[in-house]
Amino acid sequence: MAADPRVFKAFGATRALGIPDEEVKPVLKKLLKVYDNNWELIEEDNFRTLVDAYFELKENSKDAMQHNSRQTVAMKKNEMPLKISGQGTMELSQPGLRDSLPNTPLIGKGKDPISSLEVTEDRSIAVNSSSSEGMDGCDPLCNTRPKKRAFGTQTNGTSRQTVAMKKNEIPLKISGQGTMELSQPCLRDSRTVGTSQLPNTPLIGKGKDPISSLVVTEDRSIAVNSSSSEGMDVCDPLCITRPKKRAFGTHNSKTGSNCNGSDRSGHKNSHNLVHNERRHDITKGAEKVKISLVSENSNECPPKFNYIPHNIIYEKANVNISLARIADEDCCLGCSGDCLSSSIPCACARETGGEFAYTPHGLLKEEFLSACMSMRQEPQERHFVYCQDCPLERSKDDYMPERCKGHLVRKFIKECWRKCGCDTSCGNRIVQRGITCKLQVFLTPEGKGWGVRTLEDLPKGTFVCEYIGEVLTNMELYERILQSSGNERHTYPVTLDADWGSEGVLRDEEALCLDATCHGNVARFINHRCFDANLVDIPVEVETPDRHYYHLAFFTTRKVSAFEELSWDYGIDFNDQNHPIKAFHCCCGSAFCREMKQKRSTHSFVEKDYTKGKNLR
Ligand SMILES: C[S@@+](CC[C@H](N)C(=O)[O-])C[C@H]1O[C@@H](n2cnc3c(N)ncnc32)[C@H](O)[C@@H]1O
Repeated sequence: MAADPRVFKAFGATRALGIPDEEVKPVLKKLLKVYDNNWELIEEDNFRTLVDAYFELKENSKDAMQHNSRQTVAMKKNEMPLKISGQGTMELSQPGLRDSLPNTPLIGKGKDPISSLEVTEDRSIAVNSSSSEGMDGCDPLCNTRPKKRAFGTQTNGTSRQTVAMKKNEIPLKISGQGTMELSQPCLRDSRTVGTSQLPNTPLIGKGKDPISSLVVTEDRSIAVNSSSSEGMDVCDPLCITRPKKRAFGTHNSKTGSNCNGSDRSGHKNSHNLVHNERRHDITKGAEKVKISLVSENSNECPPKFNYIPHNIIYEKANVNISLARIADEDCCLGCSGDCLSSSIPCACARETGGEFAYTPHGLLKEEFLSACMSMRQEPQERHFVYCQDCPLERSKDDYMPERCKGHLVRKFIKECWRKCGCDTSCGNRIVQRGITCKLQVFLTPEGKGWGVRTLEDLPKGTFVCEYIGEVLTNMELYERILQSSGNERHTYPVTLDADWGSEGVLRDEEALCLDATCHGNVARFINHRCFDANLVDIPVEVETPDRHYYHLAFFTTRKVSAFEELSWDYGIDFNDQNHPIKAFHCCCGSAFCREMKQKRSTHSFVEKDYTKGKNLR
């Protein structure tokens, strides 16, 4: 590490604050490990992350020393076993950091103590005694963050120890059934050491825990119990407030949330490590790749949302996924291995004209991509279908719906799936394998709020990510919009209307859309570009041949260089004054920006045609 000039720079920054190099060194080492040697996150804002981490540990260690007399703590050299209420012993240690920071706090090593915590009726917290065995650790920098959290652990009355917790002492999300999810994995672990050392941090997320109400279905979608989103207070997974020492900025309605040195009630908190961890990976481990978030020269936090890697059914959407619905001719039962390597394309290629949409290198084929792009960019009148009874218009006015404005008929990719005989590594299974590109969420300088960029060069036709959100009926979406205060900046509905023309009248529960406002993936940060966007959205059939529900996947329209912002055309009609969601002022910077063009010309029927079939705002 010594030879790296960035280490000297780091020491320079911390020395300026009077911190000795030898105390910084282990913290830096640890951060580099946690951040997979990603210096960008550490260097950001004159090594703020490093300084925060250092002070965090210092502060926690002081607290721990002050209060450890309240616990029965057996001290060994470099190891601090913690005994709670006389029954089990939790082995606590902090490898690495203790060496140079002697007063660092006690953090659980071994099995995640949190997953075995329970909130009892009297709001005390119970620790399952079994949890102390084989714990596998969560250090203050979260490099051994637990893979899975047991949401809604059942109370086991016979084998638990109770640590009395004062009201409002630790951030908790409590579900209706007395289960809980602590929102700050690192800190909550350390806080099991001694409750009296906890600051008066308030409860985060009152009422129902939306997470505990999720139901994973057979397929990759997840159902949310209908009531769970109502009145929920989703614990903001990203906006963790900064430590008290630093008075950073205030609430920014455009980009998200309050990020000053206090929590929402003004109490002191020191969640910056969690903040950094979440910034390190907004997906919370839900994707195969980490997706970092940076805000150079700014202290903004992104809007509240819950990261989900797969779509979730909100309530009424009728998404019927069953093997029985997949006819034998709609899958490739007889295949094996990789369908792409077969000399005769299988049944799954039928949808794309008897040829697979993907190349053996996992890219979208040029011809297919071009066809999708031109249909999006220059749709002909023949590409539109008009419903007899349009669900979109019906949702606006059930009694006197207006005439259908038209829906663009789209080309679909069809991927092999579970009823197919091929391997999971088959080349015709790209979107369902999830994100593999290195992406980053960043604050755009042009005033578009947060955006997404690639950290690596992406060849033309690369699958980047899916647009993930709650699956709503259009009726539900419309009700949501009506019920919203109008101040929410971040609404992200996409209508799944790519196949609306192929059937008769669609029932309300079949006319679906995706809303990523509360639950979504990285795609919720991708900004709009009116012309020449480097991504195109393509419908993908995966688990159901019934195309009321499908996946919407983004592919690169050209080679995209590392650090370029990713964009797609939302299809906004900036001229549409009747749309329930007010259009934003477009800063896409394109020479063919439709908003600019619309301002210049009042005669914009061309643009109206252009935006048919797309209605995200
Ligand atoms: C899908 S979100 C994209 C992420 C968003 N920028 C954020 O900070 O969360 C859509 C919102 O981003 C903003 N946005 C997207 N594209 C924009 C553009 N070209 N110009 C201005 N604002 C844009 C608008 O506020 C819009 O409602």
